Amino acid sequence: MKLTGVELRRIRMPLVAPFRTSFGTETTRDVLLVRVVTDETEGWGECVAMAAPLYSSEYVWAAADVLGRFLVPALAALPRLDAAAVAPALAPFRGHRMAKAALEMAVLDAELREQGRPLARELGAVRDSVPCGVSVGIMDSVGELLDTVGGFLEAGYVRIKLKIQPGWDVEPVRAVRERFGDDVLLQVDANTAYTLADARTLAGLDPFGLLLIEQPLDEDDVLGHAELAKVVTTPICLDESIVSARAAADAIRLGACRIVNIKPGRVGGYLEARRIHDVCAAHGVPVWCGGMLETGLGRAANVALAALPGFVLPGDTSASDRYYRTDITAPFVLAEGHLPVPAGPGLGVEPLADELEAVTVGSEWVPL
Ligand SMILES: CC(=O)N[C@@H](Cc1ccc2ccccc2c1)C(=O)O
Ligand SMILES: [Mg+2]
Repeated sequence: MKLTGVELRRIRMPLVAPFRTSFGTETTRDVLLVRVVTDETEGWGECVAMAAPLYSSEYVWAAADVLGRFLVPALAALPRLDAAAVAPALAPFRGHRMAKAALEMAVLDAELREQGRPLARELGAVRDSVPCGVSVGIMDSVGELLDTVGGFLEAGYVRIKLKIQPGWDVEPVRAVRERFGDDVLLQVDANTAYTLADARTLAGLDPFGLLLIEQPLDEDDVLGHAELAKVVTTPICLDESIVSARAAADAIRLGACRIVNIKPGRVGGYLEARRIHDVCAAHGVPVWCGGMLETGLGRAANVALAALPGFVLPGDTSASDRYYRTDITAPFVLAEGHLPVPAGPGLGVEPLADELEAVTVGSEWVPL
Protein backbone atom coordinates (compact mmCIF):
# COMPACT_ATOMS: atom_id res chain seq x y z
CA MET A 1 0.00 0.00 0.00
CA LYS A 2 1.25 3.48 -0.86
CA LEU A 3 -0.06 6.54 0.96
CA THR A 4 -1.36 9.09 -1.51
CA GLY A 5 -3.25 11.50 0.77
CA VAL A 6 -4.71 12.14 4.21
CA GLU A 7 -7.87 14.13 4.91
CA LEU A 8 -8.64 15.67 8.31
CA ARG A 9 -12.38 16.27 8.51
CA ARG A 10 -14.24 18.06 11.33
CA ILE A 11 -17.86 17.16 11.95
CA ARG A 12 -20.39 18.37 14.51
CA MET A 13 -23.06 15.94 15.73
CA PRO A 14 -25.83 17.17 18.03
CA LEU A 15 -26.59 14.78 20.91
CA VAL A 16 -30.17 13.55 21.38
CA ALA A 17 -29.92 14.78 24.97
CA PRO A 18 -27.31 16.63 27.06
CA PHE A 19 -24.80 14.19 28.58
CA ARG A 20 -23.57 15.36 32.00
CA THR A 21 -20.59 13.95 33.85
CA SER A 22 -18.48 15.10 36.80
CA PHE A 23 -16.31 17.08 34.37
CA GLY A 24 -19.00 18.86 32.35
CA THR A 25 -22.04 18.66 30.10
CA GLU A 26 -21.88 17.82 26.39
CA THR A 27 -24.68 18.78 24.00
CA THR A 28 -22.87 18.50 20.67
CA ARG A 29 -20.01 16.18 19.75
CA ASP A 30 -17.16 17.88 17.87
CA VAL A 31 -15.40 15.02 16.08
CA LEU A 32 -12.20 14.81 14.05
CA LEU A 33 -12.19 12.09 11.36
CA VAL A 34 -9.08 10.93 9.52
CA ARG A 35 -9.30 9.52 6.00
CA VAL A 36 -6.21 7.75 4.66
CA VAL A 37 -6.13 7.34 0.87
CA THR A 38 -3.72 4.82 -0.66
CA ASP A 39 -3.01 3.68 -4.20
CA GLU A 40 -5.36 0.71 -3.61
CA THR A 41 -8.12 1.83 -1.26
CA GLU A 42 -8.96 4.17 1.63
CA GLY A 43 -9.58 3.87 5.36
CA TRP A 44 -11.31 5.88 8.09
CA GLY A 45 -10.22 6.70 11.63
CA GLU A 46 -12.05 8.55 14.40
CA CYS A 47 -10.33 10.68 17.03
CA VAL A 48 -12.18 10.40 20.35
CA ALA A 49 -10.80 13.62 21.84
CA MET A 50 -13.34 16.09 23.16
CA ALA A 51 -13.57 19.75 22.13
CA ALA A 52 -11.97 20.70 25.49
CA PRO A 53 -9.28 18.91 27.57
CA LEU A 54 -11.74 17.85 30.28
CA TYR A 55 -11.57 14.05 30.07
CA SER A 56 -7.83 13.99 29.35
CA SER A 57 -5.22 16.47 28.16
CA GLU A 58 -6.15 15.99 24.50
CA TYR A 59 -8.67 18.08 22.59
CA VAL A 60 -9.80 18.19 18.98
CA TRP A 61 -7.87 21.25 17.78
CA ALA A 62 -4.65 19.92 19.28
CA ALA A 63 -5.24 16.51 17.70
CA ALA A 64 -5.81 18.09 14.28
CA ASP A 65 -2.67 20.19 14.70
CA VAL A 66 -0.38 17.38 15.85
CA LEU A 67 -1.67 15.13 13.06
CA GLY A 68 -1.09 17.71 10.35
CA ARG A 69 2.20 19.03 11.66
CA PHE A 70 3.96 15.87 12.92
CA LEU A 71 2.10 12.56 12.74
CA VAL A 72 0.99 12.45 9.10
CA PRO A 73 4.42 13.60 7.80
CA ALA A 74 6.04 10.84 9.90
CA LEU A 75 3.65 8.33 8.36
CA ALA A 76 4.32 9.63 4.83
CA ALA A 77 8.04 9.07 5.39
CA LEU A 78 7.53 5.32 5.98
CA PRO A 79 9.02 3.11 3.22
CA ARG A 80 6.12 0.67 3.67
CA LEU A 81 2.67 1.64 4.94
CA ASP A 82 1.10 -0.93 7.23
CA ALA A 83 -0.80 -0.70 10.52
CA ALA A 84 1.89 -2.42 12.61
CA ALA A 85 4.42 0.21 11.53
CA VAL A 86 2.29 3.21 12.56
CA ALA A 87 2.83 3.22 16.36
CA PRO A 88 6.64 2.79 16.10
CA ALA A 89 6.80 5.56 13.47
CA LEU A 90 4.82 7.92 15.76
CA ALA A 91 6.58 6.95 19.01
CA PRO A 92 9.18 9.79 18.84
CA PHE A 93 6.30 12.24 19.34
CA ARG A 94 5.22 12.16 22.99
CA GLY A 95 1.62 11.60 24.05
CA HIS A 96 -1.29 12.56 21.76
CA ARG A 97 -2.57 8.97 22.01
CA MET A 98 -6.06 9.82 20.68
CA ALA A 99 -4.60 11.53 17.61
CA LYS A 100 -2.25 8.58 17.03
CA ALA A 101 -5.11 6.11 17.50
CA ALA A 102 -7.19 7.84 14.82
CA LEU A 103 -4.36 7.64 12.30
CA GLU A 104 -3.56 4.00 13.08
CA MET A 105 -7.27 3.13 12.84
CA ALA A 106 -7.48 4.67 9.35
CA VAL A 107 -4.39 2.77 8.16
CA LEU A 108 -5.74 -0.45 9.71
CA ASP A 109 -9.09 0.05 7.95
CA ALA A 110 -7.37 0.67 4.58
CA GLU A 111 -5.01 -2.31 4.97
CA LEU A 112 -7.81 -4.71 5.97
CA ARG A 113 -10.11 -3.47 3.19
CA GLU A 114 -7.34 -4.17 0.70
CA GLN A 115 -7.00 -7.69 2.16
CA GLY A 116 -10.78 -8.19 2.36
CA ARG A 117 -10.35 -9.00 6.08
CA PRO A 118 -12.75 -7.89 8.85
CA LEU A 119 -11.24 -5.99 11.82
CA ALA A 120 -12.95 -8.45 14.19
CA ARG A 121 -11.03 -11.31 12.57
CA GLU A 122 -7.75 -9.38 12.75
CA LEU A 123 -8.21 -8.61 16.47
CA GLY A 124 -9.23 -12.17 17.43
CA ALA A 125 -12.99 -11.83 17.95
CA VAL A 126 -14.77 -14.97 19.18
CA ARG A 127 -18.35 -13.67 19.08
CA ASP A 128 -20.53 -12.29 16.29
CA SER A 129 -22.58 -10.05 18.58
CA VAL A 130 -21.87 -8.34 21.89
CA PRO A 131 -24.07 -7.51 24.92
CA CYS A 132 -24.41 -3.75 25.41
CA GLY A 133 -24.48 -1.53 28.44
CA VAL A 134 -25.36 2.15 28.56
CA SER A 135 -23.83 5.15 30.34
CA VAL A 136 -26.36 7.42 32.07
CA GLY A 137 -25.43 11.01 32.87
CA ILE A 138 -25.95 13.05 36.02
CA MET A 139 -29.48 14.44 36.08
CA ASP A 140 -31.33 17.33 37.71
CA SER A 141 -33.45 14.97 39.84
CA VAL A 142 -33.68 11.34 40.92
CA GLY A 143 -37.08 11.19 39.22
CA GLU A 144 -35.60 12.16 35.88
CA LEU A 145 -32.83 9.60 36.38
CA LEU A 146 -35.32 6.79 37.10
CA ASP A 147 -37.32 7.65 33.96
CA THR A 148 -34.15 7.61 31.86
CA VAL A 149 -32.92 4.31 33.34
CA GLY A 150 -36.38 2.79 32.80
CA GLY A 151 -36.27 3.83 29.16
CA PHE A 152 -32.86 2.23 28.60
CA LEU A 153 -33.93 -1.01 30.33
CA GLU A 154 -37.03 -1.02 28.10
CA ALA A 155 -34.71 -0.62 25.10
CA GLY A 156 -32.94 -3.82 26.18
CA TYR A 157 -29.61 -2.59 27.59
CA VAL A 158 -28.12 -5.37 29.71
CA ARG A 159 -26.14 -3.11 32.07
CA ILE A 160 -26.67 0.38 33.50
CA LYS A 161 -23.75 2.71 34.35
CA LEU A 162 -24.49 5.82 36.38
CA LYS A 163 -22.22 8.85 36.32
CA ILE A 164 -21.57 9.99 39.88
CA GLN A 165 -19.89 12.91 41.66
CA PRO A 166 -19.78 14.11 45.28
CA GLY A 167 -23.40 14.84 46.24
CA TRP A 168 -24.82 12.58 43.52
CA ASP A 169 -23.80 9.05 44.36
CA VAL A 170 -25.40 6.93 47.11
CA GLU A 171 -28.89 8.44 46.72
CA PRO A 172 -29.30 7.85 42.96
CA VAL A 173 -27.79 4.36 43.27
CA ARG A 174 -30.18 3.49 46.10
CA ALA A 175 -33.14 4.87 44.11
CA VAL A 176 -32.25 2.75 41.04
CA ARG A 177 -31.89 -0.37 43.19
CA GLU A 178 -35.22 0.30 44.95
CA ARG A 179 -37.05 0.93 41.67
CA PHE A 180 -35.49 -1.72 39.39
CA GLY A 181 -34.36 -4.39 41.88
CA ASP A 182 -31.14 -6.19 42.72
CA ASP A 183 -30.76 -8.15 39.50
CA VAL A 184 -30.08 -5.22 37.17
CA LEU A 185 -26.35 -5.12 36.32
CA LEU A 186 -25.35 -1.74 37.78
CA GLN A 187 -22.07 0.18 38.01
CA VAL A 188 -20.92 3.77 38.55
CA ASP A 189 -18.32 6.06 36.95
CA ALA A 190 -16.86 9.04 38.84
CA ASN A 191 -14.44 10.29 36.15
CA THR A 192 -11.84 11.11 38.88
CA ALA A 193 -14.25 13.29 40.93
CA TYR A 194 -13.29 11.94 44.40
CA THR A 195 -10.23 11.88 46.66
CA LEU A 196 -9.11 9.36 49.29
CA ALA A 197 -10.85 11.60 51.86
CA ASP A 198 -14.12 10.41 50.28
CA ALA A 199 -13.33 6.73 51.00
CA ARG A 200 -16.17 6.42 53.50
CA THR A 201 -18.69 7.91 51.07
CA LEU A 202 -17.56 5.50 48.36
CA ALA A 203 -17.77 2.60 50.83
CA GLY A 204 -21.39 3.72 51.25
CA LEU A 205 -21.95 2.24 47.76
CA ASP A 206 -20.90 -1.25 48.89
CA PRO A 207 -24.37 -2.43 50.05
CA PHE A 208 -25.81 -2.00 46.52
CA GLY A 209 -24.09 -4.92 44.78
CA LEU A 210 -22.40 -2.81 42.08
CA LEU A 211 -20.29 -4.55 39.46
CA LEU A 212 -17.59 -1.88 39.89
CA ILE A 213 -16.73 1.69 40.75
CA GLU A 214 -14.98 3.29 37.75
CA GLN A 215 -12.07 5.74 38.18
CA PRO A 216 -13.03 7.34 41.49
CA LEU A 217 -9.67 9.12 41.92
CA ASP A 218 -7.23 11.15 39.78
CA GLU A 219 -5.83 9.58 36.61
CA ASP A 220 -2.31 9.54 38.14
CA ASP A 221 -3.33 8.43 41.65
CA VAL A 222 -2.72 4.72 41.09
CA LEU A 223 -1.50 4.16 44.68
CA GLY A 224 -4.56 6.04 45.96
CA HIS A 225 -6.79 3.53 44.18
CA ALA A 226 -4.82 0.70 45.81
CA GLU A 227 -5.43 2.34 49.22
CA LEU A 228 -9.12 2.85 48.42
CA ALA A 229 -9.43 -0.83 47.44
CA LYS A 230 -8.59 -1.71 51.07
CA VAL A 231 -11.62 0.26 52.33
CA VAL A 232 -14.20 -0.23 49.57
CA THR A 233 -15.32 -3.80 48.83
CA THR A 234 -16.87 -3.03 45.43
CA PRO A 235 -14.26 -3.77 42.71
CA ILE A 236 -12.37 -0.72 41.44
CA CYS A 237 -12.23 -0.35 37.65
CA LEU A 238 -9.81 2.08 36.00
CA ASP A 239 -10.43 4.08 32.82
CA GLU A 240 -8.42 7.33 32.58
CA SER A 241 -5.40 5.78 34.35
CA ILE A 242 -4.92 2.93 31.88
CA VAL A 243 -3.07 4.61 28.99
CA SER A 244 -1.02 1.57 27.88
CA ALA A 245 -0.38 -2.13 28.42
CA ARG A 246 2.41 -1.19 30.83
CA ALA A 247 0.07 1.06 32.82
CA ALA A 248 -2.40 -1.83 32.99
CA ALA A 249 0.25 -4.28 34.24
CA ASP A 250 1.48 -1.78 36.86
CA ALA A 251 -2.03 -0.91 38.11
CA ILE A 252 -2.95 -4.59 38.44
CA ARG A 253 0.30 -5.46 40.25
CA LEU A 254 -0.17 -2.50 42.62
CA GLY A 255 -3.70 -3.69 43.47
CA ALA A 256 -5.19 -0.47 42.08
CA CYS A 257 -7.86 -2.20 40.01
CA ARG A 258 -9.60 -5.54 39.58
CA ILE A 259 -11.34 -4.58 36.31
CA VAL A 260 -10.21 -2.48 33.33
CA ASN A 261 -12.23 -0.28 30.93
CA ILE A 262 -10.40 -0.47 27.59
CA LYS A 263 -10.78 2.51 25.22
CA PRO A 264 -8.69 2.25 22.04
CA GLY A 265 -8.51 6.04 21.61
CA ARG A 266 -7.18 6.56 25.13
CA VAL A 267 -4.40 3.98 24.71
CA GLY A 268 -3.15 4.92 21.22
CA GLY A 269 -5.10 2.49 19.07
CA TYR A 270 -6.78 -0.88 18.58
CA LEU A 271 -3.48 -2.77 18.47
CA GLU A 272 -2.45 -1.45 21.92
CA ALA A 273 -6.02 -2.11 23.10
CA ARG A 274 -5.57 -5.77 22.14
CA ARG A 275 -2.25 -5.86 24.03
CA ILE A 276 -4.03 -4.51 27.13
CA HIS A 277 -6.70 -7.17 26.71
CA ASP A 278 -3.96 -9.82 26.61
CA VAL A 279 -2.14 -8.42 29.68
CA CYS A 280 -5.41 -8.31 31.65
CA ALA A 281 -6.34 -11.84 30.54
CA ALA A 282 -2.93 -13.09 31.71
CA HIS A 283 -3.66 -11.58 35.16
CA GLY A 284 -7.23 -12.89 35.25
CA VAL A 285 -8.57 -9.33 35.15
CA PRO A 286 -11.94 -8.88 33.34
CA VAL A 287 -12.16 -6.07 30.79
CA TRP A 288 -14.95 -4.23 28.99
CA CYS A 289 -15.04 -1.74 26.12
CA GLY A 290 -15.52 1.89 27.15
CA GLY A 291 -17.14 4.54 24.96
CA MET A 292 -16.32 8.08 23.92
CA LEU A 293 -19.60 8.91 22.16
CA GLU A 294 -18.15 7.62 18.91
CA THR A 295 -19.88 7.85 15.54
CA GLY A 296 -20.68 4.61 13.74
CA LEU A 297 -17.04 4.44 12.60
CA GLY A 298 -15.56 4.17 16.10
CA ARG A 299 -18.61 2.22 17.21
CA ALA A 300 -17.98 -0.44 14.55
CA ALA A 301 -14.37 -0.87 15.69
CA ASN A 302 -15.32 -0.92 19.39
CA VAL A 303 -17.92 -3.63 18.82
CA ALA A 304 -15.29 -5.72 17.02
CA LEU A 305 -12.90 -5.26 19.97
CA ALA A 306 -15.65 -6.06 22.48
CA ALA A 307 -16.00 -9.50 20.81
CA LEU A 308 -12.58 -10.65 22.08
CA PRO A 309 -12.66 -13.41 24.73
CA GLY A 310 -11.52 -11.29 27.70
CA PHE A 311 -14.34 -8.75 27.25
CA VAL A 312 -16.60 -10.57 29.70
CA LEU A 313 -18.49 -7.51 30.98
CA PRO A 314 -20.99 -5.49 28.91
CA GLY A 315 -19.36 -2.34 27.53
CA ASP A 316 -20.53 1.20 26.77
CA THR A 317 -20.97 0.11 23.14
CA SER A 318 -24.47 1.52 23.01
CA ALA A 319 -26.64 1.83 19.90
CA SER A 320 -26.24 4.86 17.62
CA ASP A 321 -29.57 6.34 18.79
CA ARG A 322 -28.34 6.53 22.39
CA TYR A 323 -26.37 9.59 21.29
CA TYR A 324 -27.40 10.61 17.74
CA ARG A 325 -30.68 10.99 15.86
CA THR A 326 -28.73 10.34 12.64
CA ASP A 327 -25.37 8.56 12.56
CA ILE A 328 -22.84 9.11 9.75
CA THR A 329 -22.89 5.34 9.03
CA ALA A 330 -25.75 2.88 8.84
CA PRO A 331 -27.00 2.99 12.45
CA PHE A 332 -26.11 0.37 15.05
CA VAL A 333 -29.48 -0.88 16.34
CA LEU A 334 -29.83 -2.81 19.60
CA ALA A 335 -31.39 -6.27 19.21
CA GLU A 336 -32.15 -8.21 22.42
CA GLY A 337 -29.55 -6.05 24.17
CA HIS A 338 -26.84 -6.93 21.64
CA LEU A 339 -25.10 -5.25 18.71
CA PRO A 340 -23.87 -7.28 15.73
CA VAL A 341 -20.11 -7.42 15.09
CA PRO A 342 -19.47 -5.94 11.60
CA ALA A 343 -18.45 -8.73 9.21
CA GLY A 344 -17.32 -6.71 6.18
CA PRO A 345 -13.69 -5.90 5.32
CA GLY A 346 -11.92 -3.39 7.56
CA LEU A 347 -14.31 -1.57 9.88
CA GLY A 348 -17.17 -3.12 7.93
CA VAL A 349 -18.87 0.28 7.75
CA GLU A 350 -18.14 3.55 5.99
CA PRO A 351 -19.60 7.03 6.13
CA LEU A 352 -22.83 7.66 4.21
CA ALA A 353 -21.98 10.52 1.83
CA ASP A 354 -25.06 12.67 2.45
CA GLU A 355 -25.07 12.20 6.22
CA LEU A 356 -21.35 12.97 6.35
CA GLU A 357 -21.71 16.13 4.26
CA ALA A 358 -24.61 17.30 6.42
CA VAL A 359 -22.47 17.35 9.58
CA THR A 360 -19.14 18.40 8.04
CA VAL A 361 -17.87 21.77 9.25
CA GLY A 362 -14.36 21.57 7.82
CA SER A 363 -11.99 19.47 5.76
CA GLU A 364 -8.30 19.78 4.95
CA TRP A 365 -5.94 17.65 2.92
CA VAL A 366 -2.58 17.22 4.63
CA PRO A 367 0.21 17.80 2.09
CA LEU A 368 2.47 14.75 1.98
C1 LIG B 1 -19.82 6.78 27.73
C2 LIG B 1 -18.96 7.39 28.78
O1 LIG B 1 -19.34 7.53 29.90
N1 LIG B 1 -17.72 7.76 28.37
C3 LIG B 1 -16.65 8.32 29.16
C4 LIG B 1 -16.95 9.72 29.60
C5 LIG B 1 -17.27 10.68 28.53
C6 LIG B 1 -18.31 11.53 28.76
C7 LIG B 1 -18.63 12.51 27.86
C8 LIG B 1 -17.95 12.63 26.67
C9 LIG B 1 -18.26 13.62 25.73
C10 LIG B 1 -17.56 13.72 24.56
C11 LIG B 1 -16.55 12.84 24.30
C12 LIG B 1 -16.21 11.86 25.22
C13 LIG B 1 -16.90 11.75 26.41
C14 LIG B 1 -16.57 10.77 27.36
C15 LIG B 1 -16.25 7.44 30.34
O2 LIG B 1 -16.48 6.23 30.36
O3 LIG B 1 -15.63 7.98 31.26
MG1 LIG C 1 -15.10 6.22 32.46
